[in-house]
Amino acid sequence: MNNLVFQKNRDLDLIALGRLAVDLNANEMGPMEETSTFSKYLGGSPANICIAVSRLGLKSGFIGRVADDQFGRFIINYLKDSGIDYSNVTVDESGAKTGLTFTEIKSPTDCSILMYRYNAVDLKFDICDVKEEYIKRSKAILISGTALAASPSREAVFAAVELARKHKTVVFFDIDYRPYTWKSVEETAIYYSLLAERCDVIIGTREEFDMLEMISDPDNEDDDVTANKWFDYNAKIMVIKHGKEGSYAYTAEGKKYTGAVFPVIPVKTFGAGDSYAGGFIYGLMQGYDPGKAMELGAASASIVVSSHSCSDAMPDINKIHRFIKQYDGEKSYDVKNI
Ligand SMILES: Nc1ncnc2c1ncn2[C@@H]1O[C@H](COP(=O)(O)OP(=O)(O)OP(=O)(O)O)[C@@H](O)[C@H]1O
Ligand SMILES: O=C(O)C[C@@H](O)[C@H](O)C(=O)CO
Repeated sequence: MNNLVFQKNRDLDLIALGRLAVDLNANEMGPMEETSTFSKYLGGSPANICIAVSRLGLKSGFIGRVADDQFGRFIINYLKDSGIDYSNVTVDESGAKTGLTFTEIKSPTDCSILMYRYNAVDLKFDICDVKEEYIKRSKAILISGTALAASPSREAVFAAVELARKHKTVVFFDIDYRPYTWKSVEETAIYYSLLAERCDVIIGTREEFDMLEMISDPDNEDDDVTANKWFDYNAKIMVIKHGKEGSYAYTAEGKKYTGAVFPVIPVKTFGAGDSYAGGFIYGLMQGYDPGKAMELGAASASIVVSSHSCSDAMPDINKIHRFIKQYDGEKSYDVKNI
């Protein structure tokens, strides 16, 4: 059990908002100056998470914009083929372009991403694209932080969150800090904090929370302090991720969970956060406690970092259970009152 209340009689489980993009992952290992071919996958952190929960069996939708070009059509077709409702994905006519993420795999543990986001179409979705009738159809919405980086996307996100709260739709906030999209870290901290105050579940790395708290509590690096700060607002569950060291989840009722980790030899390091979020959200929406949900997230992350792609590699629930079984069955996760 967990402390989230998902409304019944909703035909969608999760609506994700914001970035629909394209990943172009290098096929050769080494510096991108020397690689020559790339594999194309659906990309964009909220899109990856939406794919993840859909592949796990949740009914999902998306609010966002795509470019009126081949990449836009690729994205729409991918959502359609994945069974994701795309009725609220708008084809933008402004000439804005699909965000591209080129990924460099110098070694399995030394990877970096190069983002082309000039005039990115995902930041063009606006308040008119956010329909109250659509939001009220869903048990939860997912906000990915980069959507706060510029207007009109920024205002659209705040409008969606207000409509979600009005209809008791749970709000998940995956911080997903991507520096190249923002003017300054101070601006980021302000908008992320304003949003975090309104969300039910906040997921981020230690570094992302450090950035988020840089104005209000610049010296804090303590996870327990961070978690308790947001329970003073609307948060019910907080998750703080620490890479392959694992993660911690906290509940407003004072429980702290130490997440399982499934060590693997990675193909590439990125994609862990989106796959972890997908498994975690799925677990909470099944009614599991945060520890069990974290286990699904961690297993999903290990599977995805062992793969070349992010979206394509998102596992179904059977694959996750088979994977966990390799590690001598259910991983125990530590839980204690703090
Ligand atoms: N190399 C790894 N091996 C096994 N599990 C991992 C690895 N990296 C991450 N994980 C799992 O995935 C979770 C999320 O990863 P991380 O903390 O790196 O988030 P992130 O920085 O948002 O990910 P990303 O690199 O995709 O942006 C971790 O808490 C851990 O459970
Ligand atoms: O969020 C992005 O635009 C990049 C992702 O699509 C990419 O798969 C990644 O970096 C996941 O962590």
